[in-house]
Amino acid sequence: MGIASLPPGLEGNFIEVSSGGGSSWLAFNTKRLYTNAFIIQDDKILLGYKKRGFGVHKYNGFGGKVEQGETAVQAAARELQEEAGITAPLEHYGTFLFVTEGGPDWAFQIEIFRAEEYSGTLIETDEMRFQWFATPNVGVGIPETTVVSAAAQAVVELLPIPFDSMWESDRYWIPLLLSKRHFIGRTDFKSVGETFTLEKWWFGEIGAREW
Ligand SMILES: Nc1ncnc2c1[nH]c(=O)n2[C@H]1C[C@H](O)[C@@H](COP(=O)(O)OP(=O)(O)OP(=O)(O)O)O1
Repeated sequence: MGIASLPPGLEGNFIEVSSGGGSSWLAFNTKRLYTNAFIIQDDKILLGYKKRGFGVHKYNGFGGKVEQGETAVQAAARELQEEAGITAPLEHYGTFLFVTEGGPDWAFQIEIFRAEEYSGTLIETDEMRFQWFATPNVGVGIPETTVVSAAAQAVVELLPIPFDSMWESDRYWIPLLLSKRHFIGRTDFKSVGETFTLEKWWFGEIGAREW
């Protein structure tokens, strides 16, 4: 792996950490901004089970569209409050494009945030049911190595991150987020109704970009 030519829609100086899938990227017209925020503490991560809407029945971070007049971090904070009832000192760690065949002709540009602390009391909302999961000792880009540490199992008895019930590409970038590595990426999916299949992906970490 090394400095690589980036997929269309990405810019900067990044080192490839994971890629795969078919030979060509999907075309898209424009990008729309979304956010996704995670609370990560010691050996655990906070996820939400999506009860309705886009991505229903998947576990994910808390987030949604960036509304007009908002910055991405403001939108991330608002969505975290709306969907989980908490506030947190969010820090930006990644950006990836999500493009779908059979979906809109624009790309979701998803800005990823994390925080280690939060204020307030977690609540279940109409949209999300929160749940803590044990963070694994992961090898970046190698999902099979997701082994939960003995400490995490013994102390908190949490389930491991449910990658099989998340967006298929999450297993390639969540390990980067857990280990505080700034990243960028692109994921192209095929969609048929509410079923999404990962067709092609690329993730890289920071080479020489200011964050
Ligand atoms: N591929 C992939 N991986 C990880 N996360 C996501 C995707 N695709 C996605 O859309 N997402 C994330 C990005 C956002 O956090 C949500 C989608 O936002 P949505 O819930 O539709 O936006 P809201 O503004 O909350 O929607 P409404 O409440 O207005 O319906 O999924």
